[in-house]
Amino acid sequence: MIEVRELTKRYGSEVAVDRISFTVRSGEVLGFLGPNGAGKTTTMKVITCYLPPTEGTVLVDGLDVRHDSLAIRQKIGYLPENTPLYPDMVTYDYLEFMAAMRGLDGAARRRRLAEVIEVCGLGDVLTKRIDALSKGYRQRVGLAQAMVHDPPILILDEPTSGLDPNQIVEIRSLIKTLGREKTVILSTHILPEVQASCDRVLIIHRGRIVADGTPDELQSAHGGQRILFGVQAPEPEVRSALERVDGVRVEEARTESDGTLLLRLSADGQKDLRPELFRLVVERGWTLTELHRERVDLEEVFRQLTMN
Ligand SMILES: Nc1ncnc2c1ncn2[C@@H]1O[C@H](COP(=O)(O)OP(=O)(O)OP(=O)(O)O)[C@@H](O)[C@H]1O
Repeated sequence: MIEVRELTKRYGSEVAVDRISFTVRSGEVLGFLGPNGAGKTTTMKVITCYLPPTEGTVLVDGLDVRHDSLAIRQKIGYLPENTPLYPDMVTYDYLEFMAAMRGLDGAARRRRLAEVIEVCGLGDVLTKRIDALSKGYRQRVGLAQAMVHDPPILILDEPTSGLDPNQIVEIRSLIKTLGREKTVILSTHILPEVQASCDRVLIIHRGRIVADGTPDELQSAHGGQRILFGVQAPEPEVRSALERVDGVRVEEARTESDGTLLLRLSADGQKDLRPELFRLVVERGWTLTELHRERVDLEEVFRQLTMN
């Protein structure tokens, strides 16, 4: 549905996006993740035809952003980072105006307005001025205007930024509902957002893609595991035995007041090392007091990939 090939975007001499390639399949909800200044907004602006690419190709449903801007805009609903609304307009009038701008009129316009008002939960605020709405409602109005022409693709730039925790939950569940019918690209630097809403994640850093996969795949490929291992045994003996367990590193060791040795171990990959550690304890006749495994979460994967 969307194909980005070797896209580069420069602002003067500054390279904001550097030869990135990815595709978004129809019906997919893709999370576009990256620290501030990574190039997320720039990429979205090129896909939505607000900015031309410096180099490379972007195809939307087979149409090229360089040549088919109008046709592409009809297929895309865009919610920019700072939703541009007309603050002194009443909600319904604003949505009606946006629908008219999109070429809808008569019964079709009324029907479509009723649908987006229902989906976005705007029934209670239709007669209120936009500047009197809470940020969460303004964001819903932004989503409603992005969807008014019923585009198959939605591009949402940081849709929950500045919202309170309740509003965040509401907007996320709205995005999930929309994702059942539409192809969605969602940019964010909030990790739970990606885990809550996205089928697939692209991590972008300094204008380049550093990871591409499902949240689970990224955790498996780039994460590892941590094991909390507590035994009653002499530390040198434990350390030397652990050296023979493949892939395990001792990150931290301390002895508790009751003589228990508490070790924080790390290991690459996802193979569960607990059975092996348990066998070691039995073989050596040590007393086991703790054996707990944690997967490295997406947050840590993100930090590792975007640290420098
Ligand atoms: N209009 C512009 N003129 C010059 N440089 C720009 C312009 N817009 C963005 N940049 C630069 O391009 C780089 C990428 O910015 P972009 O806004 O795409 O990142 P982002 O990932 O969306 O960041 P954020 O999460 O902060 O919105 C940054 O270094 C930014 O300063």
